[in-house]
Amino acid sequence: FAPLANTHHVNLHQKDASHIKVHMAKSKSATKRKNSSQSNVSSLKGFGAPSSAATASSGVSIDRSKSALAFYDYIAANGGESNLKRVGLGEFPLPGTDLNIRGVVALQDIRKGDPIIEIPYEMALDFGRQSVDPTLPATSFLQMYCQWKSGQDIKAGVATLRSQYIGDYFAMLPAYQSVDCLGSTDFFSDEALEMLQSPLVKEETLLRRDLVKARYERDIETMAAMSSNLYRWGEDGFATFSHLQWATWLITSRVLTVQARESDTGATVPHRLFIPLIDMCNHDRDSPHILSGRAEPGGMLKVMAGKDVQSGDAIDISYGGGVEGNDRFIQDYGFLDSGGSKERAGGTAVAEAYRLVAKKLLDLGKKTINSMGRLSIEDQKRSLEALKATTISEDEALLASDKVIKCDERAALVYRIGIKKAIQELTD
Ligand SMILES: C[S@@+](CC[C@H](N)C(=O)[O-])C[C@H]1O[C@@H](n2cnc3c(N)ncnc32)[C@H](O)[C@@H]1O
Repeated sequence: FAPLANTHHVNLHQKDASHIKVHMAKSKSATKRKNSSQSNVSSLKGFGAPSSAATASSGVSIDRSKSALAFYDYIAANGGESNLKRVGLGEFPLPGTDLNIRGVVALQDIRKGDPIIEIPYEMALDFGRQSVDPTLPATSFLQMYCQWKSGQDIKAGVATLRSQYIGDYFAMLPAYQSVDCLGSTDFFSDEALEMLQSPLVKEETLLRRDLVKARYERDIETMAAMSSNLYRWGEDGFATFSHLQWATWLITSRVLTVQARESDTGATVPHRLFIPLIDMCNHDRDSPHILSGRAEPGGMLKVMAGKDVQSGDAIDISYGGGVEGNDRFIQDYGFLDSGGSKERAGGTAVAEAYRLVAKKLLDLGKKTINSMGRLSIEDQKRSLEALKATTISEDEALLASDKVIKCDERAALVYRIGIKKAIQELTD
């Protein structure tokens, strides 16, 4: 296969990468469905040789829809068959809502220290070296996705198998305008952005929109005008700015950051990868499972059991290295972390994901420097000031009323209440 037709590189076969540690940056998209609408999910035995008792005992339904079965086949055909005895895709109730979320479920007991998921490096989409700009890998991804959607060969990478089957993976990704992505501030209305009472989140969101716009105009519009086959979307249309926004959200919510050693310099650099199946693990801040592996041809990217796993358990991982707060979660992943499994079991009043943001605003907790680092005094001041516009009880009354019904506005309210409660707890 030829390299991509423009300047974006997606290394589907990372020839010069050597040892890699999966660091894990985060996690991803929720295929949120109403509990009542599970038409394509049945409570059958899982793929492979699952114990039906286990799936029944946890009440998790295994996804055996046509697209899921095609995806399992894709995994098996590319060297990942052993996974299918251990795990499948399931629908889990999302705490505190009437929604379900797709995730990975164990189909058998797995001992601490054993692999839960092992994906050959060749199955990953390696978007190359990490940078702060997610729009570049998003553009590469969108090009491949458009090629697949319009029935063309994917002109990237070297593996025939992948080009034949990667659509079975793409078909499992949260679709354009699906409910999953709409939770991200990228898709918030101006009113909802204001309601966050968080000038820094609002400014970063607007900056990202500008980045997407500039990237769209520079790389997609011009390329689409030059070649009618690039970025084709639908019968006679082309990918729009809004499609690139969706692709950018897929990047920020799904890539795993994997350390790669460059063969020429020997330097270790972070790469961004989509790793099928591993990218379907949801977030649990308290998950002990460990991501590791090699990003070299023949290597495996793995989720290793950090504790004994029982058949029927959700296989979650901790996004953001455990140091990111809900300011990142609402922007990058489109959900609010209301507490890890241990936190919830312990009945904590304020989730750690809010506390982390509050500590940043109050300039506490300097030991846990996260991706935003320390804030300037000015940014701290204006952030704290903005939150004073309303009190916690006013916000809670508003949330309980039927005055705010739009999802983005409700999420903004929940976010600001969480931050205010965390600030209150830390300053009392
Ligand atoms: C890497 S994907 C994980 C798999 C995803 N659920 C799927 O079906 O493709 C990350 C996305 O999953 C969803 N997600 C993951 N963990 C979640 C959680 N604890 N609560 C709510 N949504 C979550 C969010 O939409 C997030 O952007």
